[in-house]
Amino acid sequence: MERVIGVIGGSGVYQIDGLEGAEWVTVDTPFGAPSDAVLTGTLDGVRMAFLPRHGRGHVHTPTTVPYRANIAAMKQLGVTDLVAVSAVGSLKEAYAPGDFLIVDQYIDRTFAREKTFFGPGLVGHVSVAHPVCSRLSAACTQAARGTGVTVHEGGTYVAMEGPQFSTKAESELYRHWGADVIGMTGMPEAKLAREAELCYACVAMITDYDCWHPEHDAVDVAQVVAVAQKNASKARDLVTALPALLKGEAEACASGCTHALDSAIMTAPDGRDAQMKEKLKTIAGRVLDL
Ligand SMILES: CSC[C@H]1O[C@H](OP(=O)(O)O)[C@H](O)[C@@H]1O
Ligand SMILES: Nc1ncnc2[nH]cnc12
Repeated sequence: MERVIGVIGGSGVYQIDGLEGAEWVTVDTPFGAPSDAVLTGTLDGVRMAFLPRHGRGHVHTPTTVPYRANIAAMKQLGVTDLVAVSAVGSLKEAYAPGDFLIVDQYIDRTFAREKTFFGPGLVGHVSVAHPVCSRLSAACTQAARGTGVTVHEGGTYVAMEGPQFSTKAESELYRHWGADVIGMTGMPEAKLAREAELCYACVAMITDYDCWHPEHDAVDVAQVVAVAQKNASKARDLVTALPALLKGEAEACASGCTHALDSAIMTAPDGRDAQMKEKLKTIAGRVLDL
């Protein structure tokens, strides 16, 4: 299968540079329109697809980002490897603003979002015990190190609903839980990527110390934007380095990402809703009796 690298850019990362044959394409999905058109092209001979999570001009709130449509659009474009870039607050002294952290676990505290492609008439349950692809995460670590930023390999991302930042008590609670960074968009994006059998990794760009740090002011947007803009070029350099690291055909993922649906569908074949099956054709067609 041809490898196609998808990138979802977060706050401060609304485009990538250097794509050959760059073109913004409009994609429609059975789950609605994605956040924006998708920038497609090739880099080092590898097809790329870039989507700004909040749309150009930052128009979607963390709650209204069309997560399902975004993942479905990537799947429809043939993406095999999906890298998410996200601005996050740090919950630990050692993780400083300006550093990058490659996420390997999540705590999902979001509550006002569509979190699954499945539904009545077609019920499915995937495992997210290991929510990211270890191979793609390792490539992101290597690419990030090449940009000269300080990179932390592995860490737990708390996904909060937002859009307000945390209270100090919440921030302390998450620290007590042992979480490393906090953001508003990591979930359900990672869960949906797993349902879509995409290899997924998350590059968290640390922009602030949230509000727990006694020697730093509580986070505000100006601070996030200033650090995110400073780091955006590093994030773009990281993305540019990925094709060389991932070159070659996409194979069955050793972490199991590409087979997440093997035993996930609960609804008996004769009980499956025809419309739901049609709707899920791109996401789950591999395991549906279509
Ligand atoms: C601009 S501050 C809060 C905002 O930034 C992060 O977005 P993203 O993950 O898309 O980089 C955070 O999750 C909030 O949505
Ligand atoms: N402190 C913080 N909390 C939630 N989302 C963020 N995005 C960037 N910094 C954040």
